[in-house]
Amino acid sequence: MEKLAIRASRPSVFCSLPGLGGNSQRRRPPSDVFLKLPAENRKIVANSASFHSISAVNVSAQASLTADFPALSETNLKERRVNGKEKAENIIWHESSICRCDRQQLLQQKGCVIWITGLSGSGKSTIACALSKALFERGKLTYTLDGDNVRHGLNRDLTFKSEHRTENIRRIGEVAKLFADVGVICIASLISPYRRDRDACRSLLPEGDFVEVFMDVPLHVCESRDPKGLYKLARAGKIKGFTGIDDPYEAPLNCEVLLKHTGDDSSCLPRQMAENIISYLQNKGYLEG
Ligand SMILES: Nc1ncnc2c1ncn2[C@@H]1O[C@H](COP(=O)(O)OS(=O)(=O)O)[C@@H](OP(=O)(O)O)[C@H]1O
Ligand SMILES: Nc1ncnc2c1ncn2[C@@H]1O[C@H](COP(=O)(O)OP(=O)(O)O)[C@@H](O)[C@H]1O
Repeated sequence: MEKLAIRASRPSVFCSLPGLGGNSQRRRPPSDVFLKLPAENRKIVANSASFHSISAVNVSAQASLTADFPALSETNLKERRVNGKEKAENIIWHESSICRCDRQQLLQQKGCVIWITGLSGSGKSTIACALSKALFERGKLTYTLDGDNVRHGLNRDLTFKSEHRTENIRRIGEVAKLFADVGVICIASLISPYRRDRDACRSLLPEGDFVEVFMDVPLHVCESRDPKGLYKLARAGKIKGFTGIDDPYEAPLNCEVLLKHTGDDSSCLPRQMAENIISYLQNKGYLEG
């Protein structure tokens, strides 16, 4: 058994080819793929012009190899895919010596996710800001993941078609979960128009740690606010697939906090709405260690 080092064009590739012999996965510097192969198979792989097609990056050009490597058969590859993409194997969870409860004790609060959903212009970012400020003043640590902002970085490869929105929400849900694990009160404010996607994020967290806040503001109110002029563009047909205009928004059925637009200025003040969320957190014990 020998090791083959082959340069791959993509960074951080961890190669895993079950059936090719032993533990074929090694952590290596980016752009190197290391394989342990039985000597008799080495030639086939080394001669393959599209080697990294079998290196967990791109499986489309590997058909000719499947005869030699049954582990790469179509059925097997299907089993190794998640959401149509190939899934890494042989990854093992490492426990940390400091646990979530230690961090929560340190911070004197409990990690959770405040998920603010609603139409564009419903006031998600405003309430997220008011909430983080009010909690900060009480000595509580928050971090806000705003849909618009995350789309400038982590999610800059995503558009607004439905499968991209789903991926946007999934990634933000996973990041929010990490923040909650740190012990931080993570405020995620994004339209997140599909119930199924929000429920999927809820299911990532322990019971109670996902607090869904619905900005229940009628479309005509959001449209009259239109701070970015996007509704106007959508009505003019210049933006396609705009939520509430020609793309769906599915309101929550059972959210933890409902912030309903009543038209009454005093109860609809962002600061007052933030206090409603804080009361909820206080009652549930999230503001103590
Ligand atoms: N087609 C379309 N539909 C809805 N919104 C659009 C669209 N194109 C751009 N924008 C702007 O992007 C912001 C929404 O991003 P999100 O990440 O929150 O959306 S989603 O959760 O993936 O649906 C949203 O920000 P907010 O107004 O703060 O909600 C818009 O400013
Ligand atoms: N509670 C509120 N009452 C009145 N206007 C509000 C309220 N919350 C937000 N706004 C205004 O509505 C507009 C959209 O708010 P924003 O927080 O950007 O919404 P979203 O993040 O949902 O798009 C802004 O001009 C903001 O000042």
